[in-house]
Amino acid sequence: MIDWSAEPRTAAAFSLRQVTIQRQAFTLGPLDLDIPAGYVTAVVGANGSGKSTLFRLLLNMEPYDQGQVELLGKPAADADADVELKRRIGYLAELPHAYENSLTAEEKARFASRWYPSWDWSRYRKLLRSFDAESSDKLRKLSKGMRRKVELACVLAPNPELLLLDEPSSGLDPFAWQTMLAELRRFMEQGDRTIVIASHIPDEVKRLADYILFLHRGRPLGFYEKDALFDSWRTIVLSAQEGASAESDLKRVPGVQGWIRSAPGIYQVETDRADDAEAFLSSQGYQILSKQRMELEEILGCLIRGEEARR
Ligand SMILES: Nc1ncnc2c1ncn2[C@@H]1O[C@H](COP(=O)(O)OP(=O)(O)OP(=O)(O)O)[C@@H](O)[C@H]1O
Repeated sequence: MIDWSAEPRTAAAFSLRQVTIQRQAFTLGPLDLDIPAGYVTAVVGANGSGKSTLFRLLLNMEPYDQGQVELLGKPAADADADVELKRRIGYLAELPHAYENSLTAEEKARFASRWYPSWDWSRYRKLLRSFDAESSDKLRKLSKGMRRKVELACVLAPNPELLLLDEPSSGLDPFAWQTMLAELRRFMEQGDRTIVIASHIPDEVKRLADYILFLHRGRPLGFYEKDALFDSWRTIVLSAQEGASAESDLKRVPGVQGWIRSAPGIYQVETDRADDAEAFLSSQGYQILSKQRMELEEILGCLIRGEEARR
């Protein structure tokens, strides 16, 4: 997990300090986050963990009860008044806006182009073509995936500094999904852009993210550099010699998250400190049979189990 107090500070796309939203049935935070500018951060968590709420609070669509939010170097509380600040941000909501139902894609784009001075019509038309989403129908008549493609073209056309994407691939077919990944990578190639993406799709997170923020029940479970995360979280399969006190040794494995006995004398250990765990097990006389990277959902499952055990 990244300890920001020990890291050299890179510029933050946004920072949260002790931010809390208190609702009757849901609390978000307290959140202390620095989301680095110039990278893709994926926000990962189960349904209802607070991903969409986090996006909405950044845009002042969800009032927060405590704390400070800084967005692109400015206090986010000013964002309502600060039109220029909002124009530097592209936001793709989880669900389409009902008030756009009776617009065509062209009308929606014309509306958005008035808001964003950086709107690029040739870029918009190219995006629509690459998504194969050119249509003169009203948005309510488009399929879910077609409408998502139009929304993606609209959010990318002004080339904003910060893109907040809430489950952007929802409804996309596999071909459109590949196109979306390619377009988002192209967007990041500019070098000074930031994407924060909420996603339930492990492959999407693996392919796009530089950093991963895990949320659970409105609380952060950790903020990780992606490659370091997948390098350090492993399932190690080991064999124990007869008479070894495996069950007490396994509790002492560095970074142990859980373990099971899969066959007589064979154990599987999950750890978030793979190298240290391997060295420990070897030093205790265990034979390492295999090591596997853990999947994103397995890591999230371990983090949630740990958090629930602490509650
Ligand atoms: N309009 C609303 N009124 C009241 N509670 C809400 C509203 N929208 C969301 N919530 C609650 O806020 C919590 C967080 O919801 P949020 O939509 O942020 O989660 P999420 O992580 O984006 O979920 P999902 O993966 O299902 O999209 C949930 O408990 C949800 O019930």
